[in-house]
Formats: sequence, structure tokens, C-alpha cells
Amino acid sequence: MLAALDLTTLTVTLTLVTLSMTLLLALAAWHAGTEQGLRHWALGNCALMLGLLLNVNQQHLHHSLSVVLANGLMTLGLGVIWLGVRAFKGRSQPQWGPICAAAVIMLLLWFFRFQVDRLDIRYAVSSVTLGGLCLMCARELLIRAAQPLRTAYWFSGSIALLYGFCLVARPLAVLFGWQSDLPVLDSPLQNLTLLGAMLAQIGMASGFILMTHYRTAEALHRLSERDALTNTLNRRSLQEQAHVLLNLMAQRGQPVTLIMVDADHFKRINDEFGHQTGDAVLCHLVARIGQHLRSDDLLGRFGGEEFTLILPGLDTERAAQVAERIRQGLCSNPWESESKPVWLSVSLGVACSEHHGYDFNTLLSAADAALYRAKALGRNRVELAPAPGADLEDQMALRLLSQFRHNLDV
Ligand SMILES: Nc1nc2c(ncn2[C@@H]2O[C@H](COP(=O)(O)OP(=O)(O)OP(=O)(O)O)[C@@H](O)[C@H]2O)c(=O)[nH]1
Repeated sequence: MLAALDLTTLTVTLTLVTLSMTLLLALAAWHAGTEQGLRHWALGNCALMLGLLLNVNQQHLHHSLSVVLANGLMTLGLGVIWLGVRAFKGRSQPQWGPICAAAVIMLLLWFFRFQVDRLDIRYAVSSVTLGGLCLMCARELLIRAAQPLRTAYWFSGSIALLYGFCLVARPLAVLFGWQSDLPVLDSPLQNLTLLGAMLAQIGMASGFILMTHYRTAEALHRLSERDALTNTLNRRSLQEQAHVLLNLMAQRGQPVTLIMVDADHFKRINDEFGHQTGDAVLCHLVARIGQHLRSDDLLGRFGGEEFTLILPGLDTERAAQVAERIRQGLCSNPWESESKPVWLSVSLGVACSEHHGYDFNTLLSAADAALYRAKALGRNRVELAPAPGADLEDQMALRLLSQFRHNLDV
């Protein structure tokens, strides 16, 4: 059946397939923004397509073009695609690698065509080089990665592995006699190679676009749940994740503590040092808080200079110790700005599920009330949320005192 396939039809189809995949990659690269790799893949595919076109026209073109230059272009194309895979993964890209590989291949093919005419060696050299480059792409892609990117990596990687293996096996097939003669144009093996190239072309280009799509989806998801300045959870995703965590802790019957952290007199920092320094101080504040958190604790930005922490498994006493360490850590070391050190202190309100249950909003209001009290009592301190039923008048008085001090800015 393979022998019955017509070479011209195969060539035209392969060229059209490669052309449309190149266009697809180029269009995707056009809008890829900072996403690395797509441009390499589009460019590599162009070189690959030109090389293929020259190579299948051996009967009409001089061999310096259809053999030497064609294989050089195909090597360069696959090499650039390999660079694209590395760029996508954020790895170094040795630009000279593909150029040198292409130059060496062209030199070898020129020698074994015009100095010593050895078709078997030319065949082995080009098959092993192109196959080897596909295997190098596969090696970069078939790695452990977080889902969903792993699916896309493995999709492209498996195709590269399969096609690379087939290319490397081509000269072996001749060597071990599975293929009676060296493949001349129109031989079944040559037709099979062209069909394989077509499938590899469609598969790898789709795989690369899938990789970019998953990467973009991941970035969008991250953006939708993180605060752009501090990279902490934003209010909405903090609430969502807190609900899940609180339900889990309630089922297990373990305590959870919610802490509200608010920077003291932050307006003064902005006024004295400017907003940019204010932003840097907020990032410093988050980094400092992060030093005291475990991997399953949640940290979110609730408002301007107000952050919320949720500490699963900690009762009031242990959570108060964490809060105190955060307070001390911040007020004992200034943030070094370019001009002079910026001293920062925080007030913290602590509310635990032991007294306030597992409802997020109830915990939040209890911690907020405690934070108010910390502010009213002079700032730079940790206050525990009073148990429900504590003196309401007392709380009202504190709220008024806090508002009074805030208005006086003391
Ligand atoms: N630089 C910077 N400032 C912010 C940001 N978000 C809020 N702020 C500022 O934080 C300040 C908060 O001021 P206030 O609510 O009066 O609180 P405060 O000055 O910290 O006083 P107390 O909380 O009472 O100690 C305001 O000046 C806001 O402009 C931000 O993302 N970056």
C-alpha cells in the first residue's frame, strides 16, 4: 500500500501541512506577549519546510541544494525548535548549537557526495542527526511537571520521541536487512518517512500550542487569585480557600485561628517616603510574615495595609505566640530604604474557632474587633478576641476610643 502512494501528492500534502502549521504557530506567536518559545517554533518550522521542499526535489535540483543545503536547513529548523522548547521552559538557549550542527552536517554531506560518493553514509548521517534532534526535544519535554502542563509536555514529547526513534532506526533497518535497499525516492520507506513527518508536524505544532494554552490558563488563574503587589491571596480567593479549610478543620474537630494584621500609621510612611516606598514596605511586611508561616497556612491581603492569616491546627495560645513573633520580628528590624531606614510596626487581632466557631465571617469580625482594641490601646500589640458575651459596653468604648485616636492620628 505504501509503495502505491504517489510521491508528488505526498510532497504537496506535506508542504501544505507544514505551511499551515507554520502559519498557525506564527499567528500564535504574534499574540504570545512575553511567552517564550512560539517564535522559535514558527521560525524552526519555516527552515524545516524549506529543507523538506528542497530535499524531495532531488530529481530536479542540483545535489548541493537538494542534499547538502536541504539537510542543513532541516537540521537548523529542528535545532531552533529544540531551542524553543528550552526557551519555553526558561532554560538557557545555546544559539550557536543549531548553527554549528547545521554547518557540520552540510560539510559531511558535501564530502560524502562530492568527494566520496557514499549514499549509505549520507543516509545514516542525516537520519541520525534529525532523529537525534527530535530525541533531544523529547528529552526536554518528557519530564515531571505539574498538571495541566504535564499533559501538554508529554503530548508533544511522545510525538517527538516516536518520530525521533523512527528516524534513528531508518539506517538500522537497512543495516540489518529489514529494508532490502537504500531508500530511493518513491520507495515504501521514503513514503512512510514523509507520512510520519506529516503526522509529527501536525502533532508537534498542536502540542506546542497546547503547551502555550495551558501556560496562559495557569497564569490567568494565578492572576485571578493573587494580589498583584504582594502576591498574597486576594480577598475573594482567601474567602474561598478559608471556607474549605474551616470546613475541613470542623470535620476533624481541630482548632483554627484567624489573625488580622494591620500596619500602624502606614499613611505617614506613604506621606514621608512616597507611595513606591510604601509599596516596597508592604512587600517587606508580607515577606516577614511569611517567615512565620507553615505551608498549609493561608495569607491574604484583605484591604490596603491589612492582611489576614488563617492558621489551621493552632489554638488561641499557640496562635497568639505566632502573632507576637510576627509583631516583634517587624518592629525590631527596619526596612532599609535608599535614604534612611523605615521603621514599621503592626497591630494584630487574634480570633480562634475555640470561642468563635468555624464560620469565616464570625471569625473575621471577632479578629477585627480585637484589632480595633489593639489600635485603641496604642498599636504595636497583639490582642485576643474576647469570648462572645464579653462586656459589650467595653467594646463600644474601645471602638470610640480607637476612632478618636485615629482622628487625632496618634
Ligand atoms: N503605598 C501603598 N499605600 C497603600 C496601599 N493601600 C493602601 N495604602 C495606604 O495605606 C494608608 C492607610 O491609612 P489609614 O487607614 O489611615 O491607616 P494608618 O495610617 O495605617 O493608621 P492606623 O491603621 O490607624 O495605624 C493610606 O494612606 C492608603 O493610601 C498600597 O497598595 N500601597
